[in-house]
Amino acid sequence: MVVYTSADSAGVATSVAKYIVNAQLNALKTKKTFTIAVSGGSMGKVLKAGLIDSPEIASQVQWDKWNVYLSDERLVPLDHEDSNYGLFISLVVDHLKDAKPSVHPIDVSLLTGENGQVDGSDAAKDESIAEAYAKVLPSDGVFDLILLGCGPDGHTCSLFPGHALLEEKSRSVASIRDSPKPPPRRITFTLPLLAKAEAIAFIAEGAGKAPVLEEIFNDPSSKLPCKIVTDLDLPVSWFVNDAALQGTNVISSKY
Ligand SMILES: O=C(O)[C@H](O)[C@@H](O)[C@H](O)[C@H](O)COP(=O)(O)O
Repeated sequence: MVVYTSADSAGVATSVAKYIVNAQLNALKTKKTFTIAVSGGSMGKVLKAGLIDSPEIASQVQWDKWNVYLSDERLVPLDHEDSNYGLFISLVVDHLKDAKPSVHPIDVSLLTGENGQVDGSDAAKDESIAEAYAKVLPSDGVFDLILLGCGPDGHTCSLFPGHALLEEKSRSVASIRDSPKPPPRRITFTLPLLAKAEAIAFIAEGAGKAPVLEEIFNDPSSKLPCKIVTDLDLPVSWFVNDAALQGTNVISSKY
């Protein structure tokens, strides 16, 4: 695990963008596409600032070779304000003038019921959306890069502290119907899928993240989802701003 810190949000966006471009160039040495997963929250804003707004970096991004997936998604229509797909399209893709990435949404034809959401009484329908998403992932399940956020409670993807989904051993994508953070019904990448990635990078900013980062980085006994993912046997990087490290004694470097 490596922690890269920057003074402010602009610095984090530049650092993570350089890291992503490097991962893209490495992947494209041996393959025709770059396979990446993104998350919701503030990530879209960071990606736009780093990969689109900086001309020097923007010129190196080969968007038409990107295959983009969502590491977790809310079970809502794609134009719903809670949709992570919708967020990525509006914050990133809509700002691209020329080449666009292939972005893979959930199969919304499987959404039924009021407001296009699945019938809350039918767990099998939620799981069928997860199964369908697993089928459109790269056939070997290997991502070149998975970008993750970190909730103040230590959740990542839609894997929440103490949740039974942390014990999942076989499914790549699973449904969750009791997310403690709304909306309750979602699908999420699981630990077995995350464990196959070539690399994982977390982005976490702000003083509100300092207590949870202190636990993740300094408490070997922590069972938080972000800590479990950080300890996976693959290159895991954290991109944070100085505020998020306040009060922690983490050794960090500049990317
Ligand atoms: O579905 C969710 O609950 C959010 O998308 C969530 O997983 C997010 O990634 C983290 O809470 C970090 O969010 P920030 O980066 O905005 O702090």
